[in-house]
Amino acid sequence: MLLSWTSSQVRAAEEPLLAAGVPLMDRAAFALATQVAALLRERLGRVGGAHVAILVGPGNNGGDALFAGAHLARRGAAVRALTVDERVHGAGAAALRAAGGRLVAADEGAAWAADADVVLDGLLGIGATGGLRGVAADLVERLSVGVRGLVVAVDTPSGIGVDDGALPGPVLAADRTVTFGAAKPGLLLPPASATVGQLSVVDLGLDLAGAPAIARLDDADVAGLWPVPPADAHKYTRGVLGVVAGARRYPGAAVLSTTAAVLAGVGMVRYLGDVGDLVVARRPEVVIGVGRVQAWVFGPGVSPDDASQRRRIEHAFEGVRERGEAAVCDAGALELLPAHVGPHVVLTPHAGELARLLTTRGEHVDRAGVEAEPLRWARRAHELTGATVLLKGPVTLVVGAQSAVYSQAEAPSWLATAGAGDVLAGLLGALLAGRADDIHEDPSLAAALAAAAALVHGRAAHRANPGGPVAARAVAVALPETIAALLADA
Ligand SMILES: NC(=O)C1=CN([C@@H]2O[C@H](COP(=O)(O)OP(=O)(O)OC[C@H]3O[C@@H](n4cnc5c(N)ncnc54)[C@H](OP(=O)(O)O)[C@@H]3O)[C@@H](O)[C@H]2O)[C@@H](O)CC1
Ligand SMILES: Nc1ncnc2c1ncn2[C@@H]1O[C@H](COP(=O)(O)OP(=O)(O)O)[C@@H](O)[C@H]1O
Ligand SMILES: [K+]
Repeated sequence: MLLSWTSSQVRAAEEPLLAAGVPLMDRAAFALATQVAALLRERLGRVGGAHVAILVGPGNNGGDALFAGAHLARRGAAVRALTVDERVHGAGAAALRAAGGRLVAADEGAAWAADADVVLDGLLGIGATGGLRGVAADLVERLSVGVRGLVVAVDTPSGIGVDDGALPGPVLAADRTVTFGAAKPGLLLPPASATVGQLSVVDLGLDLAGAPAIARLDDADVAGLWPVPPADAHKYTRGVLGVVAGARRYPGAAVLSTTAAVLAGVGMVRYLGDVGDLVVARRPEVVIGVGRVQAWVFGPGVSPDDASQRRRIEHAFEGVRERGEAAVCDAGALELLPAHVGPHVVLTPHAGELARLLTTRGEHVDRAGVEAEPLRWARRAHELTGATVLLKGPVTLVVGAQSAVYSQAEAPSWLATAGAGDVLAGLLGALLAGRADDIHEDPSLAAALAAAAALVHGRAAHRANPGGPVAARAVAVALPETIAALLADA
């Protein structure tokens, strides 16, 4: 699991080590230089003679970059440091000069940086207050037009909202971010997370206290959460999922959500709705009609003005309230959500649907507003409804009970295709049904399961056709192998 910690948590953890004389900056800079050297060898076959540009801000972030530049210069790289402020980390600048590197003013070095093999962005790290300003902002705007080489961000892409993932000003998008001590929330949160590239965390031996801000599950975590049937399982102990989905107008959503549930592995799927014939023709495993269930999927392909589906969902919500059955509330069912539910109900809106839901509950926000501050609005929806909220998008965020926040970024952009959300709803429903007893005991588990579903959804999209287009049905079809691979590697 990748955990992230706020800048103040990281600073508090650094303090005792710095007081004890532990050379944290040396460690950070050495690890950074090692990674950059490996990149250069990969790209050019050598470090010697490579052109390395360093963007140097006034604080310790600039210091890290300068010391790393000194290491690279000692290995024969041509290093130029572009300064944006009169203040420059003194020891770092001296080290770079001693190693044969040069310090130049930003406007003097910008063209050289645009053509360098690697650009190290050390303008700002966890000391950022607001977006980049002044000369630093001008330099980044100029380089954002295009640089030839790889951009490596030092600790964070400079100028992101380190704790909230905001983009308050220009940011040079990185190919890699080498972060120190621990990941920071802004590296995992949209919209800033889109500027991070590949993330690596350098262990500085920090003893981080308090709860981590944001978590990202990995494959092993998901394998640990998966309801693997014990040897004596039967279909009812594995969980029965009720699916209220689809309509004559949107029959596909019923097929996709039930298919995903069956292929994700559940004891039984019961379908309620008007297109049962089609569902059974496509998925003969599905049982039509009412009966006991452990969990529900409501809403794919349901319009709230469809009186019969509306009745079924409202009736089923009584079971959710009275018996604590877990539920996925998607698409059309979001408008039928009772005033307040518990975290065993997982809402799965995209940004537009979340904006609509919040608007009906008195908030003034539109789709663009949600996309600009997705964590803020997902949190607000959790507060207002009591539900676990899974907000779909390029990065999927989950906000659940007990301050749980997950950020999953496995999905390839090819997954942005009609019906992909229906597959996610069915897959998540299967997980909730399979762990219904555990959710009953601890409803906050629903958030981890929702994050697990997002990870598997993204992995299945990739497995269906690595690097190319995928249809939603293909994502569902890839689920059994995706899950087996996760379990085998665990
Ligand atoms: N502690 C340690 O030992 C370790 C720390 N480490 C490293 O230190 C980094 C944190 O260093 P830091 O605290 O010096 O802050 P940093 O990110 O360089 O920025 C502060 C400077 O930027 C300025 N500034 C602020 N906002 C601005 C803006 N919007 N636009 C323009 N300028 C702005 C601000 O100016 P001021 O506001 O004072 O005028 C101030 O001078 C951390 O990310 C990691 O890389 C690692 O080596 C591990 C060990
Ligand atoms: N740019 C993107 N990159 C990766 N995944 C995406 C992107 N855009 C959307 N997704 C994912 O694709 C799915 C789309 O779901 P949704 O919008 O509900 O589609 P539908 O309602 O047609 O089924 C979600 O799981 C979402 O997280
Ligand atoms: K930086």
